[in-house]
Amino acid sequence: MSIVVVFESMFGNTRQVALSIAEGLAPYAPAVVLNVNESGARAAAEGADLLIVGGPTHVHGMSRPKSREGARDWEKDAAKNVTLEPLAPGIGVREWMGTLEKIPALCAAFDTRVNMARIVSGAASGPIERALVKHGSRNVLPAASFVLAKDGGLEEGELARARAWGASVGEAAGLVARD
Ligand SMILES: Cc1cc2nc3c(=O)[nH]c(=O)nc-3n(C[C@H](O)[C@H](O)[C@H](O)COP(=O)(O)O)c2cc1C
Repeated sequence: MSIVVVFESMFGNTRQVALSIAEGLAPYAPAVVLNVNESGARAAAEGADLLIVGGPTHVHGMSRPKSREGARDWEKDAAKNVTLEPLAPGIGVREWMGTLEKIPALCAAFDTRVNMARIVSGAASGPIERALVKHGSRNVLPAASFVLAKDGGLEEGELARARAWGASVGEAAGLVARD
């Protein structure tokens, strides 16, 4: 099975989660991990059997051009303690999913967000999942959120949870782990 993980990330947290998800999937099948702004992301996704898409939660949902501009301003604020990713801001998963001409049969969605009740924070993964399903894909597992600590990095244990979620996606897609 061909698996592609496409992520959007302003400050690197969602990138780290994407890489950990691929690590968790590795015993089941190798996964290609691509930033949404890499030129090969669309072709790779269109050729995959399973597409996993993740992004940061902005203003309770998927990012928009304005929220990504807002993220760029966070870098100027020393109190935020963030560094912009090399490919950010660029486009986000919202716009990118709209460019897909072919959708893989299977999908899963994830996001990063602040560590608050979901009703307060919102979560990008819900709308990501809905967009993929609307395009005709079938999600194999409920969407997952990975949360940030107060210092702006991921809470301890979230990358391990991302690896475990990656393995669960592999199993839910009907794959069997190799020894
Ligand atoms: C403009 C902006 C708006 C945000 N709005 C929300 C929000 O509504 N809910 C939330 O949980 N986090 C919000 N955040 C925090 C982001 O979710 C957080 O920066 C992101 O998960 C970090 O992932 P990244 O390092 O991959 O960009 C916001 C961040 C920015 C820059």
